[in-house]
Amino acid sequence: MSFLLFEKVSKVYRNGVRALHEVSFEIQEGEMVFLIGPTGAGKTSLLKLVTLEERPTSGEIWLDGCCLNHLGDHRIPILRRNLGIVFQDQVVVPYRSVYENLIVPLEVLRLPRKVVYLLAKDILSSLGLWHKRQHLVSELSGGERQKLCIGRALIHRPRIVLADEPTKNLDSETSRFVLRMLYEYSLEHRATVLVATHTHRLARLVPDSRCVFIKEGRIVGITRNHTSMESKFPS
Ligand SMILES: Nc1ncnc2c1ncn2[C@@H]1O[C@H](COP(=O)(O)OP(=O)(O)OP(=O)(O)O)[C@@H](O)[C@H]1O
Repeated sequence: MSFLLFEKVSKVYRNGVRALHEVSFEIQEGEMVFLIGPTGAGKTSLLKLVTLEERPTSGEIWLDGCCLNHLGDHRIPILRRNLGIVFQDQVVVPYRSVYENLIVPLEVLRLPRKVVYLLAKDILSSLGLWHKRQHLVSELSGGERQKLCIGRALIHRPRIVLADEPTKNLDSETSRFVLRMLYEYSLEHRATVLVATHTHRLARLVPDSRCVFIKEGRIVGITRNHTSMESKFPS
């Protein structure tokens, strides 16, 4: 059974803009999929339908056997606990520390402090940011800040990760690092990862991932990448 399923989904905004036209595709559990298209193609609109920031005008969206169309607003916070979200307009609080920003998704889970500490240590160490845990976010470079956003999206071990241009404005080394992090998270936790991006370039680095091409709100092609992680991400 598909983990995420779009069935003839259309989205027309109040101003009349038709962002998505009868979009249909499916993603299996544990799969990494790139949604590739130019500016205005409808990528962010599609991701926002999964987070329920927006609702479809027609069609159905199913996540893990649950039809999101019928999910009441009161259940949205529960849905979001299973989502890791890396969005373009991501809010980090500049005058709070790296550690404080990182653990925000854990606050609602009311985990013991020791568990929070260990989860934070694990992820900040993987990101190479443990030594900066006490630094204010305003003291980080753009790349470090983006790594923090990735860490914050993964710290609560979500089953699905949605990333909108996660490598935007990053150099190629940091871009590879970020993609590798998402890929390894997906492998380790059997998480489903959906990455929206303008370019096919980075998608080709990730083995066994799929590319869904979108243009003017329509799916125009789906391909699979056959690459070896070792050849593309030398450690
Ligand atoms: N809240 C909104 N209200 C009205 N129109 C919107 C809204 N959000 C997006 N749109 C329009 O929907 C279309 C698709 O936009 P969307 O942001 O989904 O594209 P995108 O592929 O993510 O673009 P980019 O790569 O530039 O982020 C565009 O024409 C955009 O202007």
